[in-house]
Amino acid sequence: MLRTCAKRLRTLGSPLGQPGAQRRSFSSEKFIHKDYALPNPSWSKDLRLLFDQFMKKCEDGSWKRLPSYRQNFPEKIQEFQTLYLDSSLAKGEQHAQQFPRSLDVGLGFEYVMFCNDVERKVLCFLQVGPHLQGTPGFVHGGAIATMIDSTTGMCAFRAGGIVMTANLNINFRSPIPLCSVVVVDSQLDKVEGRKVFVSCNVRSVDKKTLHSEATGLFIKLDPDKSLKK
Ligand SMILES: CCCCCCCCCC(=O)SCCNC(=O)CCNC(=O)[C@H](O)C(C)(C)COP(=O)(O)OP(=O)(O)OC[C@H]1O[C@@H](n2cnc3c(N)ncnc32)[C@H](O)[C@@H]1OP(=O)(O)O
Repeated sequence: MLRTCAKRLRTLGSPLGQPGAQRRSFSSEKFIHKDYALPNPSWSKDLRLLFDQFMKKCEDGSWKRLPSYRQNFPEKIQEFQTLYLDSSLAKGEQHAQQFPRSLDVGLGFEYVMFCNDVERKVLCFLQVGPHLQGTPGFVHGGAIATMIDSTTGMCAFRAGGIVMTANLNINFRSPIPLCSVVVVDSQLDKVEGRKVFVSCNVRSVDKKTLHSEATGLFIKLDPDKSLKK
């Protein structure tokens, strides 16, 4: 599995394939808003098949593919700041990137999310790259938590608007092999006032292995309360 992973990355000319290769600078990417939730050469056959399968489901409008960017659009940052922050943008914030998209292509999180707003579900098809290792050969628990947080967070966002994670409870049932593809399946359970409850499981593509189960509590932000920086 790891050998296949390394081979695919060499074709991409990633730092793993070319030791000492330079990372791209922030400035070259600054205002380029590329959609990363689209196939690239690091995607395995499994990820590509799931992508194609769900793109077909999008044709009747029941499912939607969610685009995904490294950086927030400046107007979105401005809107968030105006509504929820009481201080000016911190230095360096113009270089901020979405954490799950911040690793080079193929090395970290390769994923695409699809939502079904009638069923109140968000699915994430995730390929876990070689830089997400925890126990040798397996994915780090924090990396799994990141994608559970992102997927359940997106599910809560679609129901409740701008939210923050207040509680995330994860049971790790079986380790995820590095470079494999898994399905993160999140479901909105209920909304009670500002509280949005979401549950989630992470399974292998063939659904035979349950890797993790989780529940999340998200709180809709209150524009009358500023977040402190
Ligand atoms: C495009 C979008 C895609 C989204 C994907 C991104 C996913 C990533 C999301 C994150 O990782 S966010 C980062 C991690 N989270 C944080 O840093 C949040 C830190 N916590 C806070 O800032 C505040 O605690 C929070 C905004 C969550 C809530 O503060 P508030 O002052 O707005 O709420 P408040 O304390 O008044 O509580 C509102 C209700 O929620 C309940 N509550 C709050 N925190 C709770 C908690 N931890 N457990 C249980 N209940 C909680 C609280 O009891 C109350 O219940 P009642 O209305 O019934 O009285």
